[in-house]
Amino acid sequence: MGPEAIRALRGEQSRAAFARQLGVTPLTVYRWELPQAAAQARRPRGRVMEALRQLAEGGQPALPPAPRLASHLSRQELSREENTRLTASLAILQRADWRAAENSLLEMLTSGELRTPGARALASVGLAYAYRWGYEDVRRAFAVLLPHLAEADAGLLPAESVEVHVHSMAANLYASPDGRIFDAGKMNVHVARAEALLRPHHFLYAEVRCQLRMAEVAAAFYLGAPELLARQYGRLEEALAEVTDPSLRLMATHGLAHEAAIRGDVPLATRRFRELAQASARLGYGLLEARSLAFLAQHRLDEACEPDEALALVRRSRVAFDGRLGRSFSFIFAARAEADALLRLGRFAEAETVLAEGNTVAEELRWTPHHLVVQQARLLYLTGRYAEIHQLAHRLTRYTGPIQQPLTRAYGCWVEALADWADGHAQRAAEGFAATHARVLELGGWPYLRRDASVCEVGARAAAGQLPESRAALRRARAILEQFPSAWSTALLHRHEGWLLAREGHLREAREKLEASLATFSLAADLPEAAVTRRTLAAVARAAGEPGAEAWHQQSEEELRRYGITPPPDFSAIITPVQELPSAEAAPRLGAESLGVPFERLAVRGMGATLIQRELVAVLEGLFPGRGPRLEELDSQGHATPLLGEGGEPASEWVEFGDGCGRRLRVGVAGPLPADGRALISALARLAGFALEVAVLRGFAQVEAPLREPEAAPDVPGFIAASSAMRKLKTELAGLSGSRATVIVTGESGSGKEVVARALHRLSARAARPYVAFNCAAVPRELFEGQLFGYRRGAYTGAATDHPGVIRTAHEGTLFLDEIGELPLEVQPKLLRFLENGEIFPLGETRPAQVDVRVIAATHRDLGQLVREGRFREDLYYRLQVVPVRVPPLRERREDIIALARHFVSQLTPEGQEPPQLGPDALAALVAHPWPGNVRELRNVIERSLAFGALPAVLGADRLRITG
Ligand SMILES: Nc1ncnc2c1ncn2[C@@H]1O[C@H](COP(=O)(O)OP(=O)(O)OP(=O)(O)O)[C@@H](O)[C@H]1O
Repeated sequence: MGPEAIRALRGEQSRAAFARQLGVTPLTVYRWELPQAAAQARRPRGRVMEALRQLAEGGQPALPPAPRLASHLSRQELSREENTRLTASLAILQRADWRAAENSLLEMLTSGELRTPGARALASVGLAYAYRWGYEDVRRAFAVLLPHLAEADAGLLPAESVEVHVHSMAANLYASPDGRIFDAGKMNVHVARAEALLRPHHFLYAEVRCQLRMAEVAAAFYLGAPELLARQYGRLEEALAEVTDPSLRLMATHGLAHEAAIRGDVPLATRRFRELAQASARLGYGLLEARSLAFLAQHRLDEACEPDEALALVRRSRVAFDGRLGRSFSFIFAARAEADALLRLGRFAEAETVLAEGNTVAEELRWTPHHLVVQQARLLYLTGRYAEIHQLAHRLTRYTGPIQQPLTRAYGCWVEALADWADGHAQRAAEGFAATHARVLELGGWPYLRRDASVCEVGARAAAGQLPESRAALRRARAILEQFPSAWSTALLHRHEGWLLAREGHLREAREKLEASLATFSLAADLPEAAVTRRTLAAVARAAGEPGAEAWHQQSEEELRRYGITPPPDFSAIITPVQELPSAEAAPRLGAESLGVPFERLAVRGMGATLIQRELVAVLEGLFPGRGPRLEELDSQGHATPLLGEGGEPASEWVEFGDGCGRRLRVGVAGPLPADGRALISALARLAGFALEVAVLRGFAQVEAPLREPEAAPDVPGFIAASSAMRKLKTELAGLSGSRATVIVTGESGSGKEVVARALHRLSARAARPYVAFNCAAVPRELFEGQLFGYRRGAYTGAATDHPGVIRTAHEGTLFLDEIGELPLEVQPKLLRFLENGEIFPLGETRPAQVDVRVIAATHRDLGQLVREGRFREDLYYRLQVVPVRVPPLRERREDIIALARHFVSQLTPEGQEPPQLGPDALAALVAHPWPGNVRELRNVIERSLAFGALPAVLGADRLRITG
């Protein structure tokens, strides 16, 4: 656009007014109007040119209100070489090869080869992108981008080709999961500015648009605005359809997977996270794989998977990201799933540690505390720390951070109600749960809290004696559960409903509900909740005056204490039976408690629906041999389709049951049956129904390969693993074989940490490369660095020859750092640097050396304690905790004792002699001993017993001479 055209456009307006309209200075307008030959003359370009065109067409220039501090400086476009170099880095970013992209961009920035401000800004945007999306390091990303935001404001950057990216990145950083940076207002401003610059012909048009939608989705989520979120999801989906960049596609799809989760569609969310984990693994996108696995673990728990499966997923999640989940927001979600699984296994102390770590990260990020609150409240409730539940509620209701504040406060209300319930104030609790429900309704969305609050309300109302209100709450809870199914919450509802029925005096029905609850908790391997439910069953039996119920009740309380659970408030004193309990003949007690083996067989965890059906028929065949049990499915008209079992006599006794998910089935057996036969079939059919319900909810209904670790690990010579704990450990080690992740092995002295490290090496892809062990306690402090990192001759007095150092010796193999707790403080940063980027600085050398080594560290000390005492660096501690492996003490895995003893006998018998047998008294003595010195002590005992005199054919207890 030439000077005349500009002057014509300006018309009667002053230059200042015209300039204001376009967001430039009057001086710029003056220069536009100079004849083209004049030295000071400038031509309008980019965004401003677009605005002028709009003015020429009679419209208003749609410019965002951007401050222009120095628009007299030119917006110099990128040179062709710069363009080529930056485009190459972009391709690396798209492949999600973050480390390579980071290296190449940093190199460009530091080498000075990028001469224009625009090129430097674009390289920084690339870096920020890698930090944000590759490592979830929002703060670093922000620091890198910030100077270029100022340049954008000053009008120093080419608008369409660079500024648009700066704004899009800024929008995504302001919409990031860091409460100190998150700012929805600023996010909106940058989205608007980017939109104003974005043109459909832009070379990354679809990608930038998708990134802007991602920022909006994230902001709506962090604000906790479900309706806005639903709208933004729709727009994101639309924008995603145009995108081809593979890593960006995955990021946006991750956002969409949350959409299903937030709506409460757990099966869909599970599927999406599973697919995402697989796709991210294929692309090598570690962070996203890790995040998807962490979320998958949580959703699988909601579907009542085995806690071990969830723990394995969390572990895989950490491995996938090489430990970088360390201080990021994804860590909080991994911690939630892990704590949840540990709680279900009754491992309270470990759950507490995990929750504490998660909370520290949340505080650092000013993240809402509510994501960990359900697990934390459960832990406090089960362990009887009721005063702390009140404190927790207080923390939630006082949360002032920007992330999901109203929802956080609603959680506070729920926790307060739980605290009231724990204190025995049932009515106050009921009101609290109802108030929570009402608040969540007001907020719109958030089905999980709605579900939890309404399920709890049923029990609280029943305990408060408000029976009609409890029934109403029950109807509400059922409706919510139908919409948002969860096997675990269903089990909890069954328990509360059991209370209600007991209070109404329907003791038999109450027991049925409680048994249903017990069956589901058992299937979900939730040991504490199963124990609590057993105690409720006993309490109901006692209140009904059943013979033997008192003893049963006591036993159930003892069981709770064994798990470290404080018996929760017992409201059974208020139960008055109005309905006779059935006599033994009419309906013998054939619940989960008394079915023994058949129950175990039907309740095998992880069994798919088809297998459960087959088991049911097989169990019946075992109980009633030759009676031709069969299974049929009934349609809505009552027509039967045979499923399993045929031939033989026609069945005479049929029992109908449902699978909890709308299907009706029936099992039949040919008569005549023994007196309790029919009751037995009914009880089994009911259990099969629960098992099917859980299988369906778990998503095992269809044949599918669940994400599990391989069942059996290959044998490692010399590594004895007879107990289930050690076999599991070996499987875990095999699962880590392809990974380079640092492993830390903990366990008491002599428990076999070094043996585990060796086994890990032999199972890994590095088995053919060196395995080097280095004991940190055995090297004098002053020689430490040289021994570890190597030195050049003359690097210090006494260094007579070059020394490669143990790290270099282990190149391409494994380095075992024993007694890592003894590592001198001054060496710790150097080891950390090596763990982070594989670089070492040998003493006396001027350049770093790159080494490829997998590190396995071991300690029998509490590293956390050393950190607190300032003797171990916290950053190194976290870097080492990537994959923690605990070797249990021998007393916790007695099945290993005999296998190990036999192994040592044959290993230590001198060559050419026949190894003696271990006599029965020797075996008994070995198994009874507590082994404070663990496997090493056992080995010594065997060695000593073989050392004296001629070898007997049978080694007796007297010869073993176990001391202590
Ligand atoms: N699972 C196992 N199979 C075979 N031998 C074992 C096993 N576990 C331990 N041992 C043997 O027990 C002894 C002690 O094991 P190891 O040195 O690995 O223990 P550690 O936990 O590393 O001890 P420390 O903490 O004192 O270093 C060794 O002789 C080792 O061979």
